[in-house]
Amino acid sequence: MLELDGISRSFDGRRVLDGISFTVEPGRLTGFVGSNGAGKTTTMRIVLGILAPDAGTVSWKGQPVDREARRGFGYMPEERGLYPKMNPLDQLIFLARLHGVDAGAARRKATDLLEQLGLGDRLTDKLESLSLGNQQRVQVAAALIHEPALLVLDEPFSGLDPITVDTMTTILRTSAATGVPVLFSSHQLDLVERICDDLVIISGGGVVARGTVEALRHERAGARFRLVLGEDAGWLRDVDGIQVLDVDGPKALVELPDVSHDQQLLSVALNHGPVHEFSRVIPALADIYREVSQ
Ligand SMILES: Nc1ncnc2c1ncn2[C@@H]1O[C@H](COP(=O)(O)OP(=O)(O)OP(=O)(O)O)[C@@H](O)[C@H]1O
Repeated sequence: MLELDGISRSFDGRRVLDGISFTVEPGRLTGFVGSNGAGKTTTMRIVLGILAPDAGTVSWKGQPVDREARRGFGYMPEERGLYPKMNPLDQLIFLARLHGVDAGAARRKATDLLEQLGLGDRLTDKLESLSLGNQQRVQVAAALIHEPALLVLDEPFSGLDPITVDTMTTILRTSAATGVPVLFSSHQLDLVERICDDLVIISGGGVVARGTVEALRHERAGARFRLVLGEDAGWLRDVDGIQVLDVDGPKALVELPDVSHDQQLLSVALNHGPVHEFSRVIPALADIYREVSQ
């Protein structure tokens, strides 16, 4: 497990991270979310040892992370950083060799990995001649070539079409299924909501929400209910003790003083006429994000 505890970092006297703490659990995809400039890349660079924190610790398997542990981490940086004139196969062989893999094994591993990622017919094309999505696959391959114990990816989904998003998701899930903790940043909240197991939201230098997406959504669900009746729902405005937020013909959105009042409201509505829909409104990740990032 990767653990960040009280990480702070300033640039030119301006505090960007102010006591960031969270964990990335084995076998789980952890989405890392925050607005532009919130400090996601800075946090990831600190995990990788590219930047030092001013305060706080990064631990791996319960020990402060050191050079040796970091050699086992896989990182896909935001600025990407492969050689545009080199082909994917040679780049991956080079990276595998840097990790001490012998020449024959490096070639086999690089070929296998690129084939798994659907790039079997592009092995010897220059990187710059590949589409953005295919270049991104090579970037992930570069992070995976040494079979990392931890995977950290800075916006791996940016600029990808829906099919390539699915391929990328499968790649990350396959890694996580082998027990690897996976941390990835993204601005695509619908995608994060769909694929991640755990979520960390940072804002104003700190962690403002963390946990499973389901738990966060349910924790923040208030006593708001949506009704679809058989007739105009305007009469709900005359019911004591409820706040009607919106009425649109037979549809209404109401807020109860407490969630436990739901059955009372349902029976009042049923006494009045047919009820086609009665459901509690559970906020989407985008709503939670807006709420905690203000
Ligand atoms: N080396 C640096 N020198 C000075 N300021 C820096 C440096 N690196 C990051 N910053 C500043 O720290 C803040 C956080 O940047 P960071 O790149 O970590 O944010 P981010 O959450 O990854 O943003 P984005 O979503 O836009 O990629 C920004 O204001 C940035 O300008």
